[in-house]
Amino acid sequence: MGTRCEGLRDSLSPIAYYEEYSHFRLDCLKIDDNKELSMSANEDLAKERARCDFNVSEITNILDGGIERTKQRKKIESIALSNGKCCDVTPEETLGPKERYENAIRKSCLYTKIVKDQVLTLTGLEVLGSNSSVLRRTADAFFKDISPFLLHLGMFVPTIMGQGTPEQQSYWLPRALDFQIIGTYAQTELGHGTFIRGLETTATYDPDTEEFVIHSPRLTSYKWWAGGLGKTSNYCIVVAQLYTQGKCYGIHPFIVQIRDEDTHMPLPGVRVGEIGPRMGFNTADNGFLGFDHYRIPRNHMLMKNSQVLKDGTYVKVASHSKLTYGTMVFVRVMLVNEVAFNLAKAATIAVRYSAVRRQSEKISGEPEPQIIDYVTQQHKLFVCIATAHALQLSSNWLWKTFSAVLADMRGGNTENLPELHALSSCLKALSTSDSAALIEQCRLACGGHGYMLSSNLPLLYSFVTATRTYEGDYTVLLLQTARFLIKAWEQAESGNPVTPTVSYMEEAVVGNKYKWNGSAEGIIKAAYYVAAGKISSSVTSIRKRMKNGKAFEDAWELTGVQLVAAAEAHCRAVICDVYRKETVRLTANSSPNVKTVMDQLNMLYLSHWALERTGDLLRYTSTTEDDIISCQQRYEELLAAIRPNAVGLVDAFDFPDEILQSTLGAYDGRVYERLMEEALKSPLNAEPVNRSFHQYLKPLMQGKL
Ligand SMILES: CCCCCCCCCCCCCCCCCCCCC/C=C/C(=O)SCCNC(=O)CCNC(=O)[C@H](O)C(C)(C)COP(=O)(O)OP(=O)(O)OC[C@H]1O[C@@H](n2cnc3c(N)ncnc32)[C@H](O)[C@@H]1OP(=O)(O)O
Ligand SMILES: Cc1cc2nc3c(=O)[nH]c(=O)nc-3n(C[C@H](O)[C@H](O)[C@H](O)COP(=O)(O)OP(=O)(O)OC[C@H]3O[C@@H](n4cnc5c(N)ncnc54)[C@H](O)[C@@H]3O)c2cc1C
Repeated sequence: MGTRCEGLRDSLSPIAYYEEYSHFRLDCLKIDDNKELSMSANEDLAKERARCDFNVSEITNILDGGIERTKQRKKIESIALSNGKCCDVTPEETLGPKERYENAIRKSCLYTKIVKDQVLTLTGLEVLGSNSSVLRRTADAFFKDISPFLLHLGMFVPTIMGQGTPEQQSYWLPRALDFQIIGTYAQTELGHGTFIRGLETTATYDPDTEEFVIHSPRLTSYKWWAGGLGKTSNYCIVVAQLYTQGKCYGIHPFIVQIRDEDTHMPLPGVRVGEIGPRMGFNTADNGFLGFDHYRIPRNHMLMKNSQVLKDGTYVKVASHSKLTYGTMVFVRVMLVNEVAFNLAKAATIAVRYSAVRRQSEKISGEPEPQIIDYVTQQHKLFVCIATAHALQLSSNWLWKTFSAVLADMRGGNTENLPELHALSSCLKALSTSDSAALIEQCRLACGGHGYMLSSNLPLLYSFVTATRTYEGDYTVLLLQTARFLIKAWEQAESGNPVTPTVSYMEEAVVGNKYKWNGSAEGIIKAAYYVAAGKISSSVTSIRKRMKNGKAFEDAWELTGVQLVAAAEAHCRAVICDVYRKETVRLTANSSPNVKTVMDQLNMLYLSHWALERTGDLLRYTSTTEDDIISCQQRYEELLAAIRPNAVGLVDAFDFPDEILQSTLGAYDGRVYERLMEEALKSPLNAEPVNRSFHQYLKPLMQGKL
């Protein structure tokens, strides 16, 4: 058997090698009768499920948005998962970079075909609307890392929809949706990501040929980062500074073909490639792109918001100057849902593992407890479940707000755009930051095994931590929200009406201190008073600095730390408020035990954040030390109350094992068996002796090196 293992790698391609190797790996390690690898489900998990006192599917339905939506999701999932070919023969993380990418393309094409042939016939174009989150979720059964097609569906198609004229849409969308062309969104450059007015790629209109000349004048103007750009896409949205009739009109989106549709070779004047290994996203071929006086037809400028006529005349169509930023707002809204989903996965893995894992002794000589019975473990994990609920419900609410503002804008009314921008910015910032931190908390809660890639927690973290940066960095987006808050505060001070999400300012500007009461509504009100206090302090600091001679911009910059904290506090209050109201609304007709456990989770979230911000409560409200002590006591009671239902709560997220892709989190709790099964798939286990022994170790050990 040893001989078979040793010669194999040299004679087969890497993928074929792994496929072949997976059939005899157990032989190689001489665990050929599989005796130790029990197939029976873990008993502790079975007991946890038996003691759960609420109807799990009721909560699943609430999170899905109703029983019909659960049925629809399950139907789509079962179509995709029953295909079977989604599974990797060998774990994708053990492949080299090239094979990993090729495997990701293989799986993306397979999934696309399933969606086109089987799901679209079921849902029609609904697949782009309410079912897109189901498709996104189901895609995780195919990819542990990211599909190279994510940017095509996540940004290329939405930009055409949001920024193209009806004629442009009817030309490009059918081709894009049918995957006849694949695109991405190339905005960020080597030199600029945040400050998009500073982008350097130029698009200069030439009326003689009715073309734009796209050019990258220097290294820092090279596009950098776009997902799927390096190898996959043949088209992309390029965001460039528009010049016509000798004048610069700022950044605009263009559809640019970068590769031949038949040979896939980069077109003359286009320089494109992949940017190299990254912390995550390693199957998404993030790329670079430069242009050398590259010509595209005039009508490849996306012209819904502004146009360049044949003679070069620039015409502004849109009623708001920031509508070209629309795709970013859309993706920020989508990301809240995206990270809620990933956090729910991490919580499922860590809670199930914590019910299976036993460690240490609470009382000497007694059986080792399940680690979920340690109150410190409950403290780490239950807030993750609660936050996944808070973000899921906030994301639904944000989506409704987004849709309403979009409908207004279709009728020419952009009045509510600043509030939507402020909300989507801070919710994107906080949801991504919280989720990344809590996914890491889940990993740490799983001890050493959480560090295994096969747990899926490291990959979840590396994916989600990037969401804090892309589509607008955390700090930068909170500063955008702060601009809106400071203006709203000034309006409230002068007695003018303010928009709904900042209406709390009208009461707070008077200067009263809020008296704490430990009810849910009381904690939410206190959170709004903390936000108001921080906004007020920021305003005072800016004014003081200006009084001392600073220009507004300098005073703003010097107050940046306070402004970010104020925007964070505002957003936290909004999430607490929305989470509470939505919980009450959605459980109005639920069974009593579902109502109770959803309320407990909600109270846990509110108490958690009150305790995290005791300094702020003591400073900005009339909360006393005794109030904090009773809040702490309530929090600990909630941990104990939620404990028996913890596994039921994560089961309610209803992730099939294929989507979780975790040795620690599978439904049956066969943690140790799965860890060993995955270990045996490691390429290093394909041969009893690695060739480096003969090449280096043996000579070293025998003093012959
Ligand atoms: C079928 C098989 C396939 C398998 C796959 C399955 C998939 C299933 C399909 C479903 C798809 C689901 C998708 C889900 C997830 C998608 C993930 C996509 C992955 C994305 C990867 C990353 C992409 C990117 O990162 S793209 C690049 C993003 N870049 C940024 O975000 C840059 C950040 N910078 C900015 O936004 C701006 O520059 C800013 C705001 C910081 C400053 O802009 P400015 O012009 O300098 O403005 P400023 O002077 O500061 O302000 C002026 C004024 O304007 C207001 N303002 C600013 N922005 C906006 C705005 N967007 N809207 C409205 N108003 C805005 C600002 O507030 C100021 O107002 P005033 O204060 O009133 O003056
Ligand atoms: C995994 C991944 C995928 C991506 N995919 C795409 C893609 O598909 N298409 C695309 O176009 N782009 C993409 N990006 C790029 C992404 O949008 C940018 O990286 C992001 O917008 C941040 O910009 P930056 O890198 O220039 O950071 P910088 O702006 O340089 O930020 C660096 C630091 O400076 C701080 N800072 C910057 N400006 C200010 C300010 N005004 N006030 C205070 N602090 C400030 C930030 O807070 C941060 O701490 C991707 C990035 C990643 C990581």
